[in-house]
Amino acid sequence: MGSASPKTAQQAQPANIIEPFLEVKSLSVYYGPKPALKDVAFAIPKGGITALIGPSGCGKTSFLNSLNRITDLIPGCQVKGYVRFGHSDVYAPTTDLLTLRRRIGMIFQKPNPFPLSIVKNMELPLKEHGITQRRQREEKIEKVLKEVGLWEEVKDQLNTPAHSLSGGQQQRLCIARALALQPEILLMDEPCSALDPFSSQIVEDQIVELGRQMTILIVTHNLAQARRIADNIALFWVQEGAGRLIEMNNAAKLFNSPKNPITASYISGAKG
Ligand SMILES: Nc1ncnc2c1ncn2[C@@H]1O[C@H](COP(=O)(O)OP(=O)(O)OP(=O)(O)O)[C@@H](O)[C@H]1O
Repeated sequence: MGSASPKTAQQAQPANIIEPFLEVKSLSVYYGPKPALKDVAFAIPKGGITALIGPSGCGKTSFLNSLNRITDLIPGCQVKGYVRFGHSDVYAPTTDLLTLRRRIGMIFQKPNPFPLSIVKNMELPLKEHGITQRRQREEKIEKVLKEVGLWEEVKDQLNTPAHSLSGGQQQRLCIARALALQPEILLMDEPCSALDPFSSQIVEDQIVELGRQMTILIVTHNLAQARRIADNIALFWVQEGAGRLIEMNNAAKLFNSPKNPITASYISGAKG
């Protein structure tokens, strides 16, 4: 598929990063013997939004899941390579997974609130991470629900089931739940694709706002959305039977002057 050599992925990181906040080297993800993703080199600075794009099956979700070791939970899945964020070596044997997943939070395609009340959805992770004082939890819950623009909508119904909220409200609750743990990176796997256009726009605006304060990696199939929100873009593609990172650059540069012919075809809609 395509003419570019997989070796192009080795140069696929944005230029001018002196001290990457998140750095990935020689990353491969296997399901059984089959590689889903091979030899990914990737680096981003702290802050801003990086969109992961590419056709179905090119390894975007596998890449995202490998960053906070959600891949450990998938039977038969094996990750090889190096992932560092901040000063932490993600795959070091000493890595504490609860702490890792607090620092690298995750939002999934389908909103996944617990089958509990709105307030319990917020309280549970805070309790699990050691915030024992009720007053402290209440303050934190109000603060993050305000941050996602949900406080005014739910403050009088905090004890009602989270599943009674609309899809967009549920997704904002899940974002608030992740934010309550003060993650340094937020991984988002198509967070708007299961929402109606109105809710999708609200969540997208929220993501843009968050991208001003923290580091976000977002998988999106929506190129228009990637154009609107991303600072950096990483294009994945299947080559020689495995997903590869084909090109990565500042969003404007990637869209306006793609270096790889596959990128040019993909963003023009001719391929993928
Ligand atoms: N749990 C699994 N077991 C076996 N193979 C898997 C598993 N998860 C993903 N794969 C395979 O790995 C490859 C990459 O899948 P992945 O979901 O990472 O791609 P993707 O780019 O995110 O796709 P999509 O855009 O459709 O979500 C695919 O060939 C897929 O079938």
